Amino acid sequence: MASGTALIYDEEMTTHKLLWSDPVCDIEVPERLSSSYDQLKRYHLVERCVHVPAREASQEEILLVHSSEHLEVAKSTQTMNEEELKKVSGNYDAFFFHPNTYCCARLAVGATLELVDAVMSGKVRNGMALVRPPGHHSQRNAANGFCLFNNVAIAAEYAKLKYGLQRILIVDWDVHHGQGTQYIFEEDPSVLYFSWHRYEHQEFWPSLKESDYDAVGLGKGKGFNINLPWNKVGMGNSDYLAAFFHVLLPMAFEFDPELVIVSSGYDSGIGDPEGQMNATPEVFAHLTHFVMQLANGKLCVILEGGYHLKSLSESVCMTVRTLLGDPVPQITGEMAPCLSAVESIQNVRAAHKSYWKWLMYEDTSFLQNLSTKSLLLKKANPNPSTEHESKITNNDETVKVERFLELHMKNILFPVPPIKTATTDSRGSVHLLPVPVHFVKEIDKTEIKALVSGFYADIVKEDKNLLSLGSILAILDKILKKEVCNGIAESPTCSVSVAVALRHSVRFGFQRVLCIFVGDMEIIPNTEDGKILMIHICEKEQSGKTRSKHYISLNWKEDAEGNDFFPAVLGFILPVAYSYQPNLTVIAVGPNRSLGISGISLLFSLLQGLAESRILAVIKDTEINVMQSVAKALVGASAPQFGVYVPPTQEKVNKIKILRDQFQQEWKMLQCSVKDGI
Ligand SMILES: NCCCNCCCCCS
Ligand SMILES: [Zn+2]
Repeated sequence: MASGTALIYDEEMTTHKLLWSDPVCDIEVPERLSSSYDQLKRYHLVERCVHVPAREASQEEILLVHSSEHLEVAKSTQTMNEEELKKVSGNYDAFFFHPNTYCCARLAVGATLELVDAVMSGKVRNGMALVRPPGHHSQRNAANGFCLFNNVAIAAEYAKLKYGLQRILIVDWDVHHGQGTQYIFEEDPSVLYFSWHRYEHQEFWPSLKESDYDAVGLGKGKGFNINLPWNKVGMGNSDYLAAFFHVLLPMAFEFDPELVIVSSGYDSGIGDPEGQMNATPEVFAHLTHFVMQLANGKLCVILEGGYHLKSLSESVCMTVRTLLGDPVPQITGEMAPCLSAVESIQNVRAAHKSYWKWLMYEDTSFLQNLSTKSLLLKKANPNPSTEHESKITNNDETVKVERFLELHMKNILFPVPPIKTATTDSRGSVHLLPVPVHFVKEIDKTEIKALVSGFYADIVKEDKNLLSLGSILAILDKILKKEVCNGIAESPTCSVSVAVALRHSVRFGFQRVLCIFVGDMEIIPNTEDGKILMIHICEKEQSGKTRSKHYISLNWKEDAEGNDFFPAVLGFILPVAYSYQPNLTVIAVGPNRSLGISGISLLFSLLQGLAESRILAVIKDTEINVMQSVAKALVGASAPQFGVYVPPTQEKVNKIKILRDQFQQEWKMLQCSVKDGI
């Protein structure tokens, strides 16, 4: 399994610059690249990456997407004087030429293709290319929106041609609609294009009707173009995460791409003059973490926009450290998407209902009145204020955001723990891993006896648990002290071990511990004080215990052939977990588990985005195979195998819907549809 993260940067690409005054284009400055690279160096991230040099793309590579006329125009600008450059620039919407533009644009394409080669050849697992000019607005025959050649579109065509790929996912988290990329692939079912963008009911640039949620693709490409318009500014972390849980990720896992390319624009981040959004840099660590779980981790992140230098460079660093496998920083802000975001999410899900199996049972009865309602909403307040109170006002915003980010990043960043995974020196299963794990000495019997009789006597009845309790508490201590990021232990009686671990964690000051228990759970810990949130995944209802905000039983028996657990994880467990914001996650696999190994590894992989990736795994000692795959997921040895995607049955979709309706007022990240008659 490939490992390592490529970083591609060439300072030649800083020579393209605006030679005259133009208030529209003057934000696309060379310092965007140099300040991002400098910040990567400051965080010692450059030295941890594999350096891959850029190269100039050949003409035939550019012709994979662009017309020869377009190429000729670009080529001809190299020898122009300023007046001629200004004239030819005037033929396009928001583009400027410099004598070096053509060379820089060829480097931007070449860097992108070099990254695709490095990933597809297995030289690295993933990587990022810091390029300019950006690409996602440029079209077959036109430059547009600071873009000359469509770097990402050329990369997708190149990958199809050179590696015979048939399913490529492009995720465009830039705050502008990559209409260029949409036009290029809108009839192509082999390229799934997802873009969210500031739209404001078509008020915001490029103000196209075809940027709305109902542009789903054309001909054979229907269903493979996903537009999520933001109709208000001020969108934040919770809106972005909700869009991933309830739109992008279910599509992406069903599509099952062989390669993921991100049009990684950071003008969707706080402080950006174009986006006017509120999302903070750590959100890009979460977004990156999610797309890393696809395509066996084969991920190419290509820079697009981002015009607030401090916000841009912090967000670039959040992206690269996640690509390197570092723990994902705790997300900040209230975990509740705003009404406008939920409306857009609901609309795009409805628009795609007939193209996706996971949406087959989606309730679209709202369509009758909602469309009029959103028009009413628009008429009601023609200048819609931001849904969220905007943290930063407009004037001298750059300085304010810089100060805000200085403070914000200080309490976000943490020293990366030296070792990723701890385990006790148990049977050989964990030893076989290709990467080092940290073995902790078990707590000796006398010590554990004293501890148990002191605090856990009511839970621990027999001595046979003492040995496994010793190892669990030893690992837990390492995690609590942040000496390791996660740990894995086996136990003959998972319920006892988990109950002790949960009480121990709360005693040691973890205010919110998320516990996911798969299988039969004899002891149900007390969750009244909200310091523990228990999600119990079992085949049938546990007798006597009623559901509550902090005790949710999810009855799920995985389909024999493959993995039908995606809707439960993406549509329910993740939204609840992110709403709760735990500072420790405990995942236990007990007897009679009703999930297959692929469903379990899906849980472990996606839940690493929480609690700064702190996870304690407690696995039934007879489940050797589970132990092995969980250990791989925790050390990040390989992108997890999630098994064959099986679309959910109506019964299972309804199960999720009922749970969502029951808990979406408490756990607001579950919201993905506007309650009728709001
Ligand atoms: N009124 C014209 C505004 C044009 N704005 C272009 C923004 C391009 C962003 C590339 S990511
Ligand atoms: Zn942009």
